Amino acid sequence: MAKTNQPSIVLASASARRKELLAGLGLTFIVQPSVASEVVEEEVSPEEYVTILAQRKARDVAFSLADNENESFLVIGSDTIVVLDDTILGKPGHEEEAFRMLSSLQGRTHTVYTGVCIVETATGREKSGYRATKVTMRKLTPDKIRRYIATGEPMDKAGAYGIQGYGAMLVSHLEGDYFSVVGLPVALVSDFLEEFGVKLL
Ligand SMILES: Cc1cn([C@H]2C[C@H](O)[C@@H](COP(=O)(O)OP(=O)(O)OP(=O)(O)O)O2)c(=O)[nH]c1=O
Repeated sequence: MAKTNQPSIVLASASARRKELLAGLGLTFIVQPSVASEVVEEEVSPEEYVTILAQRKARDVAFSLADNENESFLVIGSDTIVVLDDTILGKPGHEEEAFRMLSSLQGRTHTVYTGVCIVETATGREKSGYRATKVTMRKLTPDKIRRYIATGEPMDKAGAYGIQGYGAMLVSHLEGDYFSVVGLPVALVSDFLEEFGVKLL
């Protein structure tokens, strides 16, 4: 249900999953994907990596809204990566890369990091944070991996899988926030929104 007397909420994302998860909080919001670069040049930790990109996406869209002097927006940016050992896996560029990613993930435990940043355009105030979730993947044969890739599901997803889809069949165990793996740590976002004065419950 839409709430009244609240700042306009903007989701700075092209991800259908993030849109669905945010809509689950009963909020009315606008979607305006960020066009900011997703390249991080510096050597940073996974926590810093997702926080930097979430901030970049939220700030990029906040900047584009800055002309609306009479209206304040709360802009939400987010970024998800999969980390196996010390390697960051983003979205696969092609099917062979998806195959390599899934071959390295199968039978092992990796960590999914999702960063979130909310920028309030009227004040420039920001809140950022991240969630880390451990996911254990079942052992998969090369044939099974090929058949999973043939579903088309892996190509726009970090680590080349989607836990919310066919990928659910690849996962044996999860420790942490499921929603963060899908792309948005909903509870953390709700905490931040409440700190900005948005009434959710
Ligand atoms: C691990 C995992 C990732 N993902 C998705 C979430 C993100 O959409 C994507 C990681 O890419 P991101 O760069 O975080 O996001 P995006 O490019 O899809 O959208 P935007 O930058 O506009 O917000 O991987 C799943 O949907 N399920 C999963 O299980």
